[in-house]
Amino acid sequence: MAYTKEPDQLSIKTNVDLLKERQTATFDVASLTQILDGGKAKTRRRKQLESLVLSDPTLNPLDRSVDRLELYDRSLRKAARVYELKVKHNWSPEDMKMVLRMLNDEHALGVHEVMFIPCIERLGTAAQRAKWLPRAHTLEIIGTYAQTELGHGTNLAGLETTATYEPSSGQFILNTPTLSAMKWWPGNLAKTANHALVLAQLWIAGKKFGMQAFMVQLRSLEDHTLLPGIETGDIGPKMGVPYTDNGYLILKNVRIPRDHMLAGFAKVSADGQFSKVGSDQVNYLTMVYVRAKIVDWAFNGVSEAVTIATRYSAARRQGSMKPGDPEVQIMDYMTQQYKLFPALAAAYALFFAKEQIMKEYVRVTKEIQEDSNFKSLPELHSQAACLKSFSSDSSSHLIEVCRRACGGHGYLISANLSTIGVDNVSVVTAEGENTVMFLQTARYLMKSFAKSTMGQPLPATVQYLSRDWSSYECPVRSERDCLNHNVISDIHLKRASYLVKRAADHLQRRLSAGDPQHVAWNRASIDLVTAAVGHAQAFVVCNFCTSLSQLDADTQILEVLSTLCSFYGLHLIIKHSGEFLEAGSISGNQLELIRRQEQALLAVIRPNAVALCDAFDYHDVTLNSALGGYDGNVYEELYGRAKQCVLNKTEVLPSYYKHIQPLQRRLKARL
Ligand SMILES: CCCCCCCCCCCCCCCCCCCCCCCC(=O)SCCNC(=O)CCNC(=O)[C@H](O)C(C)(C)COP(=O)(O)OP(=O)(O)OC[C@H]1O[C@@H](n2cnc3c(N)ncnc32)[C@H](O)[C@@H]1OP(=O)(O)O
Ligand SMILES: Cc1cc2nc3c(=O)[nH]c(=O)nc-3n(C[C@H](O)[C@H](O)[C@H](O)COP(=O)(O)OP(=O)(O)OC[C@H]3O[C@@H](n4cnc5c(N)ncnc54)[C@H](O)[C@@H]3O)c2cc1C
Repeated sequence: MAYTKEPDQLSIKTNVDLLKERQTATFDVASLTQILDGGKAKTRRRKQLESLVLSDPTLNPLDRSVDRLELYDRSLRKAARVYELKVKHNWSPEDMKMVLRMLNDEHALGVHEVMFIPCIERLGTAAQRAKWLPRAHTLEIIGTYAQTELGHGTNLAGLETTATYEPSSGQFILNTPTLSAMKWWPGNLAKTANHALVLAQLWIAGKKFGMQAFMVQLRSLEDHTLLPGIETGDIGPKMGVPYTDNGYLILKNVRIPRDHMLAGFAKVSADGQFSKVGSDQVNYLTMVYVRAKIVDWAFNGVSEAVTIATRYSAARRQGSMKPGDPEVQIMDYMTQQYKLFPALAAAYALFFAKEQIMKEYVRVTKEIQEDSNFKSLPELHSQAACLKSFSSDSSSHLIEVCRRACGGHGYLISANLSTIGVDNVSVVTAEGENTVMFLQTARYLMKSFAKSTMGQPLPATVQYLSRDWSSYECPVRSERDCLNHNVISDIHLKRASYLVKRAADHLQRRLSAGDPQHVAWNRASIDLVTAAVGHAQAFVVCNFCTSLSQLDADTQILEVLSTLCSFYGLHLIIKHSGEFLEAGSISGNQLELIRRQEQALLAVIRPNAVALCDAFDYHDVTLNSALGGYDGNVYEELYGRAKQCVLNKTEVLPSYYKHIQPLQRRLKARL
């Protein structure tokens, strides 16, 4: 059907792809709008009001400014102080990690610390490391990692920024050829950094050699002004992380010397010959590192949120179970425990997951850097990708559950749950959007599955695909059996194995029907993502179990963590029960036993819930929450913080005299 409505928003510059989509509509949009409005007359009236209200400069909803300058200034002041203390006390990288964690909500120099420096460490030569790292550690050079562009973030092959080698001068010339090639998003780029690692397409003599990292000085080291050919700015306010100056960058014929291309794995000789060691993807090593770090940040986010919500749930009393009885702690409600304890268990599961992925990262980078052995890189990439995605998906969901568990007070900024939540949710997108990352893992799983069918050996994380699951029968016969870690692990592995096979079968069905590989991949991609999620969950659960079996701790601690681990594994089974049943991992009767045991464990966890949170040992200043303080004095804290609110500084605010009083007078005069 033709598009009979001509929306007022349509401008001659409307995107052509969007126009085309509108042309495929099969119904009259204006008629549907009238139905939604409640009739033609109401639509007309709404339109009249729209033209009156939305063009009024005072009422313009675009005016939602926050004081970015103040936030930026405050966090930079803190970052500068951290560096001062770092140098004064000679803090190690491990010390810095702890300090950044305790400062939590202020990462003014986060990208410098977490991406710029690690990128030089991983991709630079010994000479480049010696040249830049000492200066970076003392903040003489402050850097950003400038990869994402306005037009492309995920598809790195689509990046448009160019670095063209000129043999006559021995220089690279960097350019932003189009609007969409503008760097867009890099943290610290807008105002803080004086250097950038710019990820650009290398061109030599008219031939493209793929994405490489180039060290580009952006600002004068004397007065911080921008150098010729460089334009930067802030991309504007975001949902969270307001203290970071995520920026844009336009490069116009910026020249840098040949040794400013990070050359640990790829080189350009003076006469313009390109050579490389290992796979093209080795340039992605910094991303793998940050993805592993994100598992750690997800752990931070959930462990902080659950500490706040659990302490609050112990301190808060509301309602009674039986009329006339005293009010109960809200943690007595089973439904409340069912909000808190999955988050508590997930925090511990993610703790062991981040330990494992970081250990693997260190092992594999050592193999790469010391022996030029790239054998383990695909597995590491696959694991970092799915764990980054699973952990950040989980943390953003669970932090929100914790916030809601605190009722109305959870909505206050002073609870600090909203800030933890919005900051944390950034990492579902940053460093590789989660769906895209799950698809990367799925790619590895499909290859591994194919190898398993050919009887080839598989690396540790996918070895379960080689197991013969056809005769597997879940041994659960009683609620007690559900506590066994080997049983729980096998239930998860069997389901993961089924999901991988199901996705592989879907892919094969499409290919057999004549779809080209890329079409088949897209059509099977929902199943592929499901398989990667199942794989990630199985890994996290099995790793939790294995880590406990190797943990050097007393029996009381092992017992408590073991219960938590069983609960975590069972909870995931209940949440995704359809898949476990479909996989034949468990039967309907076994599902019921698992459900009973899962719920029974709430009472077992309950006596240790606060202590398990206390063990994270967050300082009250780090948690910065009126609800989550160690002493549980919630109401005093809420009232104290409210009193400090800027609106409460004056009994009658100037705004009253400015806006209300004169209006009252004007309205009265009209009567
Ligand atoms: C953000 C604020 C965070 C606040 C959090 C608060 C928590 C508080 C806690 C504590 C405090 C700590 C301090 C915090 C300070 C925070 C500041 C720093 C934050 C930085 C955040 C983010 C920065 C960024 O986002 S940088 C940009 C990241 N960009 C991406 O990730 C791009 C995503 N795209 C890709 O990776 C690729 O293009 C991809 C994988 C989608 C596709 O690759 P490609 O186009 O090459 O093609 P394919 O054909 O699909 O693959 C070819 C081949 O390569 C393999 N491969 C792909 N990637 C990799 C890799 N990385 N490593 C190894 N191998 C790889 C792939 O599997 C294929 O292999 P085959 O064998 O051919 O199958
Ligand atoms: C807080 C924050 C900080 C950041 N910091 C930096 C930084 O310091 N440096 C830097 O370079 N960048 C940074 N980024 C950018 C970030 O890396 C990208 O936003 C991210 O990689 C996602 O890319 P995109 O924005 O292009 O999303 P898109 O790729 O456009 O994603 C949009 C949607 O398309 C889907 N999609 C895209 N491709 C595929 C596919 N192949 N298959 C299926 N679905 C697909 C995605 O799943 C998603 O739903 C930051 C981003 C954020 C939010």
